[in-house]
Amino acid sequence: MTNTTTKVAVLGGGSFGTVLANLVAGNGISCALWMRNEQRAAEVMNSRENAEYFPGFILDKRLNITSNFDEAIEDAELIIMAVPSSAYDTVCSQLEQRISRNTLILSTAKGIRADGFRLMSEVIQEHLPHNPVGVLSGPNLAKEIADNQYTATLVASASTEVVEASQTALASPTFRVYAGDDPQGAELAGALKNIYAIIAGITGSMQLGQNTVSMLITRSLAEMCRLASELGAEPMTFMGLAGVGDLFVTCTSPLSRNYRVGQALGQGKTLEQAVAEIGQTAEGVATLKTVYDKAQELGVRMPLVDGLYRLIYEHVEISEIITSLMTAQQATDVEHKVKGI
Ligand SMILES: NC(=O)C1=CN([C@@H]2O[C@H](COP(=O)(O)OP(=O)(O)OC[C@H]3O[C@@H](n4cnc5c(N)ncnc54)[C@H](O)[C@@H]3O)[C@@H](O)[C@H]2O)C=CC1
Ligand SMILES: O=C(CO)COP(=O)(O)O
Repeated sequence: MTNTTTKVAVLGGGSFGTVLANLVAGNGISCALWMRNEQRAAEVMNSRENAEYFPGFILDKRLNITSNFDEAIEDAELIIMAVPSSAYDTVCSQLEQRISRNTLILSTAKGIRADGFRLMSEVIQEHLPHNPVGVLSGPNLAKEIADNQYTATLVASASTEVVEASQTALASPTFRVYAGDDPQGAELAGALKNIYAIIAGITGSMQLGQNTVSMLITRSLAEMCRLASELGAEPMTFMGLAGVGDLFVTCTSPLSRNYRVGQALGQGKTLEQAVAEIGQTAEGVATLKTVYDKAQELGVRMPLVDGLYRLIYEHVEISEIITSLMTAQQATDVEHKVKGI
């Protein structure tokens, strides 16, 4: 896609899809936002407001909102996937036989499919093996993007076409799009940080100090890097926007749904109550179990993941988990250090 870009389709009309589609339309590029619910799509199209997610946020008048899948993707040069990871198989299979091999795909979901530990780009490639794919990941709270807060993101892909098309479609004076070449690292970082955001929400509800928050973020980063480097990703990706950038924002902001799940857990609510209360996607809940199982399988040390797993699934007291995190045998050799940082 060049500056003569003709059309972009955004699939998924929740919080992230809505703000991304609005950015594209704001750049004067023809954009269709696909929502599966016909009545909702019509309401948003008529009112120019996605009131369920962003009451008062008026959408660009050029944005087309439709529940007609074929209409949305027709002639799109770039398709932006903005449904939760649990919906990727369904939506990708809808794209099969409907798009050309040249259509570029950008994945934005921050999850991992439990079956086979599949990253979202892998799910896309299974359904659409010939299409160039990229991933977008970074500190991107949708509400802040809607509010035009200065924001940066990373688009990582083996395809320069996908990177350039995404930059053309999304970059604006308030939204900066960096290029990366480690999609696996960017995707892993985006998915893993959600687990630590839940833990940060729990500690937030306990009103612990800034030393504690800082320790949590740093230890989280080390764990993420350990698993990712074991899986073949580049540890330095975790020093950038998709790693420490996104980890910081979701571990410190109640705008993060994963953080809010943690806050609710910290207030003594059950996981089911916490998820129901948020009412939106919190990928970290499913990712926790997927990552816990993978770490066990690979023998990767992830004490924070273990701790959250024990809290949620084995109902171990939080005080006991904190004690074990603070008093575990200290490594004195370099074996436990993360390669590359
Ligand atoms: N909201 C945010 O700030 C950010 C979200 N993300 C990621 O974006 C992905 C999407 O999340 P959000 O938009 O935030 O979630 P959301 O909960 O706000 O919206 C999800 C939307 O997807 C729709 N959906 C679910 N299953 C579907 C299906 N089978 N077919 C069509 N539509 C379906 C829902 O109806 C809903 O409108 C997640 O993986 C999230 O981690 C990434 C960066 C920022
Ligand atoms: O990924 C996000 C910000 O970068 C959004 O986080 P939540 O999914 O926890 O709201």
